[in-house]
Amino acid sequence: MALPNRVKIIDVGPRDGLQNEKQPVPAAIKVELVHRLQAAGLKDIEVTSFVSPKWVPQMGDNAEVMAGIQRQSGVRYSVLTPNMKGFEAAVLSKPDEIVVFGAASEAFSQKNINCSIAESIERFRPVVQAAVAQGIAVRGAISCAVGCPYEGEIAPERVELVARLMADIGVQHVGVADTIGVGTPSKVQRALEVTLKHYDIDHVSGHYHDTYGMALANTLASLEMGIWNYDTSVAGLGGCPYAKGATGNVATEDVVYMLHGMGIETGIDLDKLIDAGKFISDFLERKPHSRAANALLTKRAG
Ligand SMILES: CC(C)(COP(=O)([O-])OP(=O)([O-])OC[C@H]1O[C@@H](n2cnc3c(N)ncnc32)[C@H](O)[C@@H]1OP(=O)([O-])[O-])[C@@H](O)C(=O)NCCC(=O)NCCSC(=O)C[C@@](C)(O)CC(=O)[O-]
Repeated sequence: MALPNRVKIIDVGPRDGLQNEKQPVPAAIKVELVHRLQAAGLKDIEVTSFVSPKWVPQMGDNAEVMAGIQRQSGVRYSVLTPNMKGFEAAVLSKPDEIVVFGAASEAFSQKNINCSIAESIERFRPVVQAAVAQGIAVRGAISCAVGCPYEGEIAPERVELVARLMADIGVQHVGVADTIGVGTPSKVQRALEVTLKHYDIDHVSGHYHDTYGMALANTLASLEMGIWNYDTSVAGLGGCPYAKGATGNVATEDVVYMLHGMGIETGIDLDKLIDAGKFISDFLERKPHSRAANALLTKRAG
């Protein structure tokens, strides 16, 4: 299949990236990060999650962060909503899109959202209905689509089941997530193939963590299948609180560098993106987890 000539990137750094940080990150810093991402040309930003602050304290300032953003027209701001309680709180912040997040692994579903896969679908059903009724877009995430920290390798049939269940309840778009970054290109392609039985190619995205350094290879393998939507995280921020040892998503800077080098449009200004990554990395007192950003920052410094 021909490679797509443009790619849509959702930067999940403010949510997926920061949710696992031990040190509290003030709402003002999160807002500034969102502002810098939109200034860099990001049109899709996953801002925060409306989950229990007892489970994920870092996201406890969700409403404050949403309220602090000076919204730009044409930018879609998304938030995670695991249940109706989260949806009802989120809707007050007027998100453009909500994300329900399930898993292809029973054990991960229990650890992450405290219910089975079947129960999670029943929790999502009214959330999806309410969102659609209010004109809010609905995305779903299928965690552990390749491997699980508790169950090991995950069969593609498990991914297909969750994709089918999500399609049945009206989730409009799904992300195939390699939560712990164990995937290799052919395994990721198998997870995408089964998802594509239930969603068309415009409504499937890749969400790859880089724990084993495979995320760019997995992105390329997905591009070769025509997948043109990706979740990435500025400065490679992140990890999941319920996937110990997993690192962040593939760095947005690395993906943009690769895509632009291949002549694929993203609409993103790489220099401004690098500035956004440097901003949050400086706050966290570390270097960006992006090879491209560090190389270009070194070059800039002369
Ligand atoms: C899902 C729940 C809430 C279920 O948690 P639960 O304990 O089963 O919920 P419950 O309905 O039994 O309620 C228990 C308490 O939580 C409260 N509660 C209930 N719901 C909410 C809510 N929405 N917001 C705020 N509070 C809530 C509720 O009000 C009650 O409060 P209490 O009476 O004890 O004071 C919990 O398990 C949770 O918050 N888990 C955190 C999940 C999470 O954020 N994980 C990380 C994001 S997923 C991810 O990173 C993966 C992804 C998407 O990036 C893709 C990938 O890479 O895999």
